[in-house]
Amino acid sequence: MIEAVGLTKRYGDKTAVYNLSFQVRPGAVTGFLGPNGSGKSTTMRMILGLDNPTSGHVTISGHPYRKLPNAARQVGALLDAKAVHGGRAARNHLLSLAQLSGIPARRVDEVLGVVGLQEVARRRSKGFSLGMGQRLGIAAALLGDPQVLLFDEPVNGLDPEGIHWVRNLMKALAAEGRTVFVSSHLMSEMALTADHLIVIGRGQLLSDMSVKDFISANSADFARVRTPDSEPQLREKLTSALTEAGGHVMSEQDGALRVAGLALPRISDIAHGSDVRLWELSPHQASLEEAYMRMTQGAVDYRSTADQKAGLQQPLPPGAQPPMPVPGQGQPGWYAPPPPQQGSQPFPPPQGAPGQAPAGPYGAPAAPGAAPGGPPANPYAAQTPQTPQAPQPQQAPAPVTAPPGAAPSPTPPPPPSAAPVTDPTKSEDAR
Ligand SMILES: Nc1ncnc2c1ncn2[C@@H]1O[C@H](COP(=O)(O)OP(=O)(O)OP(=O)(O)O)[C@@H](O)[C@H]1O
Repeated sequence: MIEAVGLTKRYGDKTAVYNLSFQVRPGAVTGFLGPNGSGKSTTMRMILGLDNPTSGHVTISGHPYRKLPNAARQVGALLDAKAVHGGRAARNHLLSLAQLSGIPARRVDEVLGVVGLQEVARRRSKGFSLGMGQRLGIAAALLGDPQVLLFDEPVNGLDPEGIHWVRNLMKALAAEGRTVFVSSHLMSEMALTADHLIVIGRGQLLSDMSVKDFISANSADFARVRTPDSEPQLREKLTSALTEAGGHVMSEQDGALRVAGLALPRISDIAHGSDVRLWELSPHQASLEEAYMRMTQGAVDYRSTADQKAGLQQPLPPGAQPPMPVPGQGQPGWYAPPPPQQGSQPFPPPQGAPGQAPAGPYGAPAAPGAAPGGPPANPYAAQTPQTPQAPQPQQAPAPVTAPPGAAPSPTPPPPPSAAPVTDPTKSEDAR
């Protein structure tokens, strides 16, 4: 298990990670998500002892990485696939790592087979494609047959077959009881691979829950209802009846209705009571990507100006930052329709995730200045409006009736002798 408690990392004035606490448990693939620059790599580097936290601490199986006995046999990591000596043959690269950690040479050939590089094992890695480099990095991570594995963007550059292979590999490693912590920007891939998600934004914890709960907590479930196309008056009749019953009804482009705030059986009863025939009544839930976008919208630092033109982002006044999302609640009113009001969800969220991060020991970052004796004041607090000014939905369908709810750390020392088997190499400063 990996356990971070109050991790904070500052580079001069820049706070890369702030008061981050979470656990990564064995037997599951835990996805580590966050927008560019949110602090994922910095966190992974602190886990691996390659960067020192400014405050807080992180342990693997109860020990800081540097104090782990025979760390290379216990922890494997892929941080930067390009961090290899390009003039060295792939096999020799792995052999040198194996020798440093007392791993027998036959294991090198084993892992070359696992990642499918046996045919090119004697080729210099500088001629490798991005995907081949990723495979070599994964081979290095697996070398010590470790119980704990960290992968930073492991599918970067892989072809669809390679992505599929990595997905199955991660799942198989977790199924063997290992701890698998993987960062990725590919939401569709994470949805298929991860069991649990840790989401950060601007260095702070935004969410720590299962993929299923994350989607439920950050998306607005709704029902799609279709009345006979040939009888538009039935649609109007149903819209009035549903609205009267407290539902939020929106019109989709194809003529169907999107109904939030009423359970499916209730919609059915109302339709029946109004003598309206239905052609469709189906539950809908957002994808992980939609839920993620909604959750992290306020924590995105780098965004194309084209997003505004495309209506994906409300223009902000010069110098203003979008509001940080509320942990477990995300960004109201963006990308997906706002969630129905509490108590009126059409499809009740899973237990323990009623639109909020679970109340675990490390559920949410401390409110600015709220924790006596806690970490220093939230460096983002000054930039973050207390009351988020939610942008208006841009993508939501048009309402048919009333709108819904009318201290700088020193340069990190070199990795310890029992470095992660992938040789994560350079310090962040040297990049
Ligand atoms: N050595 C360093 N010196 C100064 N700032 C740094 C250093 N390393 C990271 N940062 C800053 O810390 C923040 C977090 O960076 P980090 O690389 O951890 O983010 P990330 O979530 O991994 O980003 P990405 O998804 O783009 O890989 C960024 O603003 C980055 O510029």
